[in-house]
Amino acid sequence: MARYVITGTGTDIGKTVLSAGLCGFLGYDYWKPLQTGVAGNLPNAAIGKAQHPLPDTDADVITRLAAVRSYPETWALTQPLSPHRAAELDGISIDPDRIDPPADDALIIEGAGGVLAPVTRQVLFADLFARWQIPVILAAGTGLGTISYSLTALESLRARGVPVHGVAFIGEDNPDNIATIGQIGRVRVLGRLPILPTLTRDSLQAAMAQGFDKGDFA
Ligand SMILES: Nc1ncnc2c1ncn2[C@@H]1O[C@H](COP(=O)(O)OP(=O)(O)OP(=O)(O)O)[C@@H](O)[C@H]1O
Ligand SMILES: C[C@H](N)[C@H](N)CCCCCC(=O)O
Ligand SMILES: [Mg+2]
Repeated sequence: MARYVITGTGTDIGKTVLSAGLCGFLGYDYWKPLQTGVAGNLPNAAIGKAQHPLPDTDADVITRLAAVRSYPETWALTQPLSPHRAAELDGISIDPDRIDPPADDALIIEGAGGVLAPVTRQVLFADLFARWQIPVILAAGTGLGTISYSLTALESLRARGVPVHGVAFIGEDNPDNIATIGQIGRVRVLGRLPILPTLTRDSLQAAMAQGFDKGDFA
């Protein structure tokens, strides 16, 4: 059992779907400390729930795609923006010291956005990961551009002394891009999750079993 942080080369790369896959594959719990883009810290009445059905949080997606336990977000902010800005617009002051991983030794922790997304204007996610010293899995694409995105993310993490467990790829097969990132990045290639035409618990777990090896995780 272990704890892993899932970060990415950017937002929308597939961290949540990968997290759901890993939680189901390994039987781990899930935590998204900072969620933006949902009706969060404002009372639902203030939002007018009837007019604005709440969009899914990442934890909602995890529940749908993996039958695992999710811990509550430390902050759930209304605007679909970078946490530092979403917090300002909600009149919330994020205290990075309050973002403390649960004492659960079978846990997937998802960041927000990419490696250097701001938690506040002074603290980036990579700084938080450095405080935690929990091994990080980088979610990366497989297409054109992913080599630089991935090597840049790895360099940002290593410059802060963040332990890197490996890279998990999301996208269509691209053997040379994947091998090149592993070689130049001196990083473990954990596997690849293709883009699934239908995203269900079963289709996700079938893809995880095909694309990953449990032996690469504690
Ligand atoms: N392997 C996949 N197969 C099919 N759809 C996928 C896959 N991975 C991601 N998606 C879709 O791509 C979109 C972005 O994925 P996801 O929400 O996991 O990104 P993210 O990196 O977690 O984003 P955020 O930075 O907002 O947390 C979603 O609509 C998701 O359903
Ligand atoms: C709203 C989005 N889906 C994510 N939750 C947060 C993305 C943060 C991006 C920060 C940046 O511009 O790099
Ligand atoms: Mg996500």
